[in-house]
Amino acid sequence: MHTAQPRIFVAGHRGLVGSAIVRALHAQGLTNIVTRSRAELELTDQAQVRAFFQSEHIDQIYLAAARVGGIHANNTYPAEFIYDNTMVQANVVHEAWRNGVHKLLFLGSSCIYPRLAEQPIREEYLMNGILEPTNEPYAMAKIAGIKLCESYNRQYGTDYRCVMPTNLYGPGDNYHPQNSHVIPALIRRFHEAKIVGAGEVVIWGSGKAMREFLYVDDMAAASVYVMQLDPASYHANTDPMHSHLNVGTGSDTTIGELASLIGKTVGYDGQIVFDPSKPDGTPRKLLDVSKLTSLGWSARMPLDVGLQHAYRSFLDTNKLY
Ligand SMILES: NC(=O)C1=CN([C@@H]2O[C@H](COP(=O)(O)OP(=O)(O)OC[C@H]3O[C@@H](n4cnc5c(N)ncnc54)[C@H](OP(=O)(O)O)[C@@H]3O)[C@@H](O)[C@H]2O)C=CC1
Ligand SMILES: C[C@H]1O[C@H](OP(=O)(O)OP(=O)(O)OC[C@H]2O[C@@H](n3cnc4c(=O)[nH]c(N)nc43)[C@H](O)[C@@H]2O)[C@@H](O)[C@@H](O)C1=O
Repeated sequence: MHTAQPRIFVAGHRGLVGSAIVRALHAQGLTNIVTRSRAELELTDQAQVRAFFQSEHIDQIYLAAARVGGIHANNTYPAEFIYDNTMVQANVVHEAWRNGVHKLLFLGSSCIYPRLAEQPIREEYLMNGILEPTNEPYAMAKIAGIKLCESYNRQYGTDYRCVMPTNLYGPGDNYHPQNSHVIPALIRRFHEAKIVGAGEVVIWGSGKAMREFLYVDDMAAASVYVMQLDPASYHANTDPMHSHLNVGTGSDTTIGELASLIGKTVGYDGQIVFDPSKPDGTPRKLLDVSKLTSLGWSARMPLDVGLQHAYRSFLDTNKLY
């Protein structure tokens, strides 16, 4: 029964974050959830998005649909990353407003911040320096997404909220050998090396870059928490021109340390070597999560335990055991 439950559209429900958000909503007993695969609803197509919102009464939207990928994918397909993400967010935000959807949660990314921002990075550091070249187009789209939400809130009185996730991982990740993020890429590479008995595993870059990693079910919990905050609490802790909230663990690690931890998790005992011909990207992007902490939410999953869950999920999904 869906009596008195808000009708919730989870855009991108088959992805890493979208699928975790559906799990988190179900765990709360919220079952009045609307989903559409990309084949059913192409979000870059304004006419399809308009028809969807005109035919479906929606109360809340989690916008977890986007063109997403790691450093190589961002660096290789910049036009797709800026076009797809700009179109998806513009269509969903505009048609949500046109059809009276009052609440929306937009997922941005930690890569919106300047390449050499002071660490840890506070929300107000947005746009006070040049961006990381390897993912600038994607970052520009995400910054526009924040400004879309803020502008509709200021002009039309909507309650569109923005969260900026750090690097994410966990069940439902993308394991593409080239286009994925570092954790799924290395889980797959270490696993395959273990199976064939390879003597070494190559890690991209110097291994000195630092990253913060948040388990996706923590990200989903944070997304639901922020969406369900009463407006006074959310808007009291953000200002109309910096209305986004960082979401992370507050701690980071070098890629070299991460590689060793993934090798140990997978049970690989060969050599780890680094390929400095591959880009490191941003040297470091540790988020300051004090605003969200003060609002009552903190991450729970430790990286070592989260990696064990992620590896198990990889084995289950790929039926590799
Ligand atoms: N993963 C990470 O480390 C991080 C992710 N984020 C953000 O979190 C959000 C979710 O990312 P994540 O779950 O990792 O991404 P995924 O690639 O795992 O999932 C994205 C989902 O969006 C759908 N989608 C993409 N483009 C379209 C489109 N044009 N029309 C309809 N559906 C579309 C995909 O459908 P299909 O599978 O059919 O293509 C997929 O289900 C994104 O906004 C991303 O920018 C932010 C920081 C870090
Ligand atoms: C998540 C967030 O941030 C993303 O940028 P990123 O953090 O640089 O993404 P990444 O996970 O691909 O790389 C992290 C680090 O890891 C190193 N690295 C080593 N070996 C592999 C490897 O085999 N694959 C990958 N992908 N990286 C590797 C890699 O060289 C880099 O130093 C954006 O694309 C964007 O998606 C965004 O929103």
